[in-house]
Amino acid sequence: MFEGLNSLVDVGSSTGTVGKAIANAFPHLECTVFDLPQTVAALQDCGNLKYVGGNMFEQVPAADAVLLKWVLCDWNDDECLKILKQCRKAVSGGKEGGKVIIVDLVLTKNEKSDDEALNLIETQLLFDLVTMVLVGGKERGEEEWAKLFSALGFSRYKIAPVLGMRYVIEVYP
Ligand SMILES: C[S@@+](CC[C@H](N)C(=O)[O-])C[C@H]1O[C@@H](n2cnc3c(N)ncnc32)[C@H](O)[C@@H]1O
Repeated sequence: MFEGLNSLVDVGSSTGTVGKAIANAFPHLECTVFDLPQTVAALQDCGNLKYVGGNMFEQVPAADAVLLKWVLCDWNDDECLKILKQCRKAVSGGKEGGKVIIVDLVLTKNEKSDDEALNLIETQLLFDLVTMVLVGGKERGEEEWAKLFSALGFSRYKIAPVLGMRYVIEVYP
């Protein structure tokens, strides 16, 4: 997933636990932890890791790739379009064309009816409800993700399950 990349911005990274792990694992990668100014103000740059404060609705620092982990589920579709628009801009500068990497839940289609499948769907729907009530966001199925990407003119996406309900979606400008 990080092959061929020279730089990555972890948007909405909080204090950068994931950004730090990626920077350590890939020393050639220039990693930026990007969050609200008050979240990163006291944090010190270190080696290939730097902290940048800002508003993802207004601008995201340019890089080969942008990571959005557990961020978009907190926002409604209009807000996600604004965030993804800035992310698309941020990765569109390079020659090779970058990508946006989303780690989030993808609602499973109700195709099987065994206990395991039903438990998974029930858990996902519970997450959806909690997200809606607590932060006004939502969980999305593949069609809903695809609609957001095509509304912004992204050319294609790849989607893969990684761990339980977590998926990685790689989206290309
Ligand atoms: C649910 S947390 C995700 C944290 C991290 N990505 C993770 O996987 O643990 C969402 C993060 O988005 C940040 N955030 C909220 N609004 C933002 C904005 N307008 N610009 C940049 N970051 C923002 C919050 O400060 C918070 O750290």
